[in-house]
Amino acid sequence: MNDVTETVSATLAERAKLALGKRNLVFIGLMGAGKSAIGRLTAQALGIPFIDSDHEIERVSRMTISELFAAYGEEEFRALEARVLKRLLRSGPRVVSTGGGAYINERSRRQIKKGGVTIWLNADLDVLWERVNKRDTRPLLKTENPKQTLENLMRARYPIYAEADLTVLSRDVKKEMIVEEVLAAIADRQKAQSHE
Ligand SMILES: Nc1ncnc2c1ncn2[C@@H]1O[C@H](COP(=O)(O)OP(=O)(O)OP(=O)(O)O)[C@@H](O)[C@H]1O
Ligand SMILES: O=C(O)C1=C[C@@H](O)[C@@H](O)[C@H](O)C1
Ligand SMILES: [Mg+2]
Repeated sequence: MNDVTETVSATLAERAKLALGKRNLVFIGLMGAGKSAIGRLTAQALGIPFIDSDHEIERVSRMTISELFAAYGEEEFRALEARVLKRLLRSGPRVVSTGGGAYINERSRRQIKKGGVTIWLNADLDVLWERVNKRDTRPLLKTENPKQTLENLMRARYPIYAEADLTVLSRDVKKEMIVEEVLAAIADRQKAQSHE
């Protein structure tokens, strides 16, 4: 793939960077929404560090997410996730992509809201399913009917993700286009706030 800085408007990226200031930009949303992929490209465009909380959890525990779920269960995983997020959000600006369930956990949600500007990558079931059914690394989808599980998670979680400061619709268009929409949402929010 091309370097995102060659394809995304530099002026837009500058405006978004200014609007963000020292705050973190935190991606939230369901598995497959593109938090890791779009988060990484957005950080590149903004010229600030990128961190993915799932990767950080795997690095510090020296276990995969699946191994952590199997060995300690979801509750322990959420506690570890909350501790890692607290540390990652301590200083900014950074782009932090969270695991799909982080914002659903009350403790993590509080930290995320305090720690930065939140952006929800909203996506419909078919888009998510197309993306997640290619890999079986997501423990919550190891069920008899994973598509139905995904739909149930959408129903339960979307009202909570909707509390995000910003929302962008993740769909099957070029990733750079989603990045542009993310940057525009950040820059326009600043504009809207300065007119309040
Ligand atoms: N706009 C897009 N077009 C095509 N593919 C995309 C797009 N956005 C993301 N993808 C792909 O979809 C897959 C899932 O994306 P990604 O891993 O970033 O999701 P995620 O939200 O981080 O999921 P998880 O919560 O499981 O970590 C990846 O293979 C990614 O490259
Ligand atoms: O949606 C979820 O609850 C999860 C999503 C992944 O990112 C991982 O954090 C883990 O598989 C749990
Ligand atoms: Mg991810």
